[in-house]
Amino acid sequence: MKIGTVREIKAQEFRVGLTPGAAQEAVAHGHEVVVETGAGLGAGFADSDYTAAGAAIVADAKTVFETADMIVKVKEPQASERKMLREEQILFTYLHLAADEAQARDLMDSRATCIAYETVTARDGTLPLLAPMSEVAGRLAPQMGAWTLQKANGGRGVLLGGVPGVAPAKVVVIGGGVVGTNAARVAAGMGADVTVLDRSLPRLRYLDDVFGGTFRTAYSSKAETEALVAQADLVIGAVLIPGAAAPKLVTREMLKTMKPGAAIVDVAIDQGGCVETSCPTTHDNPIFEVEGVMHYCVANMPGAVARTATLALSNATQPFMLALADKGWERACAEDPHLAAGLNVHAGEITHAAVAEALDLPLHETASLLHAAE
Ligand SMILES: NC(=O)C1=CN([C@@H]2O[C@H](COP(=O)(O)OP(=O)(O)OC[C@H]3O[C@@H](n4cnc5c(N)ncnc54)[C@H](O)[C@@H]3O)[C@@H](O)[C@H]2O)C=CC1
Ligand SMILES: CC(=O)C(=O)O
Ligand SMILES: [Mg+2]
Repeated sequence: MKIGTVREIKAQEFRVGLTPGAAQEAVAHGHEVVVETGAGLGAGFADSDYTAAGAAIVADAKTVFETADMIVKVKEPQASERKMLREEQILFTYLHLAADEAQARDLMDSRATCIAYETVTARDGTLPLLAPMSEVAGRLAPQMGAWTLQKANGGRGVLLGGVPGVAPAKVVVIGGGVVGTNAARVAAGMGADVTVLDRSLPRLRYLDDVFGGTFRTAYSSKAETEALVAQADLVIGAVLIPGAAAPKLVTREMLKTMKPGAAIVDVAIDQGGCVETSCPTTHDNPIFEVEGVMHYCVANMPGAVARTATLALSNATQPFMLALADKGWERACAEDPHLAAGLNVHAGEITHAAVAEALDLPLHETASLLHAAE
């Protein structure tokens, strides 16, 4: 198979879909790899690193899209990239379609087979291709929240850790999964007073067992959320219902009860955000104010630490990328239901139930495709 990767063109996105190490593995498996010139530079990989790994460098994205059987990327394809996708081509990347109907319709029009990192599953029900970026975004969230709270950025001028004699900031993390746990750990490590809300009792038990002395847990009811948000200096949104649009757990009415200059980092923004007033921002212009509360809603936070994030993402995607290349998508998905859970669009139809439901589009059952492929 010919595997291609391109330079990411989303604003301030410096990650790359294939590292030279992953390219080398693909070549060792007998595949060809084509890389757009400069694709790895933002993550610290030169073209010469890719040629040393056995890949070919080409002049532009158009050549990669024209020649590759599978495109491996990081972010959802932008409008200009969607026009270059072809029928029978595999696209393997983050898609986040539940909150992006325009993209979903373009991917359907392309008739390509689109496998979303964020809905590939693991045996224990976790999301192995989302987890590494959730670890990164979770650890970044208190850092970005601390910055947003600074006076010059419109924040209330509160230091997360406080100082002797002055209380630390109150941080409320909504969702205690991978993003939430990493965010809570780092915020607590910075000295903040942290509470994590989740609606899963087993998850709250786990967090209490492991981090009981480090941060508190609370059940995510409306009343508890209202009370904690009203007192918070920083709210971190970290909920997920896989494939679906995020539930709006913080309403505009709740913002009116918050302290002026309090901050929200809505990490769940790539699934539409869990705060009613959130809308996606970019690293170029990351914050805005609503009802006196500063919002940070960057949908590709790990792009800020492109090298760490690229290496972490590649560690996770590589085995799936190799399975797709070695076996073709039909056999790879037929043999691995967890990879098959990543199928979001195929031959003009939505193939993921939560995406179909979120966008109110018809669902084509994956099982029928894989059965046909056996
Ligand atoms: N903005 C960015 O750059 C990035 C965003 N993300 C996003 O962050 C979000 C969280 O991802 P993960 O932590 O990996 O997911 P996860 O599945 O590990 O955790 C989600 C948690 O939310 C909880 N939850 C669900 N409904 C809830 C409710 N009503 N109240 C409280 N908790 C609730 C679940 O029980 C679970 O513990 C996702 O939308 C993901 O796409 C992830 C990485 C980067
Ligand atoms: C998960 C995701 O959307 C990102 O890393 O950008
Ligand atoms: Mg994202």
